Amino acid sequence: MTSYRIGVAGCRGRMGRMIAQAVAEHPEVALAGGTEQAGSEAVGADLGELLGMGRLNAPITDDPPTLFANADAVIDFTLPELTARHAGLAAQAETVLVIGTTGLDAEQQAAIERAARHTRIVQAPNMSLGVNLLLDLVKQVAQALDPAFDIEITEMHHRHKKDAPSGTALALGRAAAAGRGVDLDDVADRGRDGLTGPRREGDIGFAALRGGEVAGEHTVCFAGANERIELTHKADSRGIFAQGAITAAQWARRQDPGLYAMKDVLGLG
Ligand SMILES: NC(=O)C1=CN([C@@H]2O[C@H](COP(=O)(O)OP(=O)(O)OC[C@H]3O[C@@H](n4cnc5c(N)ncnc54)[C@H](OP(=O)(O)O)[C@@H]3O)[C@@H](O)[C@H]2O)C=CC1
Ligand SMILES: O=C(O)C1=N[C@H](C(=O)O)C[C@H](O)C1
Repeated sequence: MTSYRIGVAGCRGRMGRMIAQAVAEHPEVALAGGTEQAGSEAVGADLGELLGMGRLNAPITDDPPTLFANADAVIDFTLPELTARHAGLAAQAETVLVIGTTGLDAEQQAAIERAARHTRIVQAPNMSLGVNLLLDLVKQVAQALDPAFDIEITEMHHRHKKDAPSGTALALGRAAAAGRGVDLDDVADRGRDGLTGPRREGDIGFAALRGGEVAGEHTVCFAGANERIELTHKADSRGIFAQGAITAAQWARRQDPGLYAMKDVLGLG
């Protein structure tokens, strides 16, 4: 079989660099190249050389259509507006797209759903096995407990993170809301400040901490009158997200066009 060529959008980002390295070291896939912003000094260089791994015939371009034409799959952990554009390119080129970018608005999400009619897209706010297991556990616990248990979701990330609450926190909130048979949009409390009054029964609260270089920590707390259940996931390294993204790209190769989640990739039902 010819090698499966994976390109990396935003290949010099925190995740982009880690994914490119993981692809280059992976025995079953090859690095197709990457994109960077126009004006970046990396444009025109070889991504393998940039990673200190020698020349890999993996050019860095500022022209995303070139990357999509040269790759079987593209992994995209960048910015919402860029990801929405990449989805259109993936649809045109029928390239597999793996989306890790968080913070998309409704219009950007709709662009991804349109593109998935023409190609295979895996989208997940968190590519780790642990968080994807946790989503189901949270749903089960929320289903088992009555709304007298208050649900609060806290997350901590590195100081550079741009969106809040994290995509994972929102997914955990959606899982808890689904367990309770409600819509998250109707019950989400995304930030308290000042004289907010008592907590509204049934709300799902969010709090985002930012600092240092924390890779990602999430806790869902179910707080009753005299007891609390806390479900926590801690990412010790971004490597878990990179490995998950590569697994998703390989899995999507064998699928029909459509929009898939990490639970599909991991066979979690
Ligand atoms: N699903 C998951 O498992 C995970 C998701 N994420 C998400 O991934 C996203 C990225 O996170 P992170 O890597 O920390 O962020 P970074 O800011 O480090 O990476 C984004 C990269 O995109 C580059 N970029 C910006 N504009 C362009 C452009 N026009 N063309 C090509 N590249 C461009 C940036 O370049 P420059 O620096 O020059 O602007 C940067 O290198 C976030 O949404 C985050 O929440 C993160 C971890 C795990
Ligand atoms: O920006 C990050 O770093 C992360 N973002 C994702 C999110 O928003 O949920 C996943 C992970 O927690 C790291």
